[in-house]
Amino acid sequence: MYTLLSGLYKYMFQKDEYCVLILGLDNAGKTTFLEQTKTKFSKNYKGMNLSKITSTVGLNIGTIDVGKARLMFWDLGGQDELQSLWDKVSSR
Ligand SMILES: Nc1nc2c(ncn2[C@@H]2O[C@H](COP(=O)(O)OP(=O)(O)OP(=O)(O)O)[C@@H](O)[C@H]2O)c(=O)[nH]1
Ligand SMILES: [Mg+2]
Repeated sequence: MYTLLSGLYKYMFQKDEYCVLILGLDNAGKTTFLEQTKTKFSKNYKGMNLSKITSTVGLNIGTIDVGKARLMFWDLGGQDELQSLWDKVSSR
């Protein structure tokens, strides 16, 4: 019975989670893309002023829900010195 109920609960409420890596050279527009996507798909998210976006040091993580899927975007900084991180993150 427990298995049946927990299965039903999962079916109805649990979302499939996907990780999406956004990679590209610096100034390609990755963070701008992520901000625009969050603004479009998250109801309560107002979005930051796009002109205030500065070059990413490290990474930004943004989560949006689309239907039954939850997308977790990883926006990695594209500067030369940060590209060594790409390997480490993508191998996880
Ligand atoms: N014309 C134009 N400019 C854009 C577009 N997308 C982003 N930009 C501009 O490009 C510049 C860099 O954008 P970012 O989103 O910070 O680029 P990034 O890829 O995150 O850069 P890093 O964080 O350094 O890796 C900003 O001045 C943006 O306003 C676009 O679609 N068209
Ligand atoms: Mg960025």
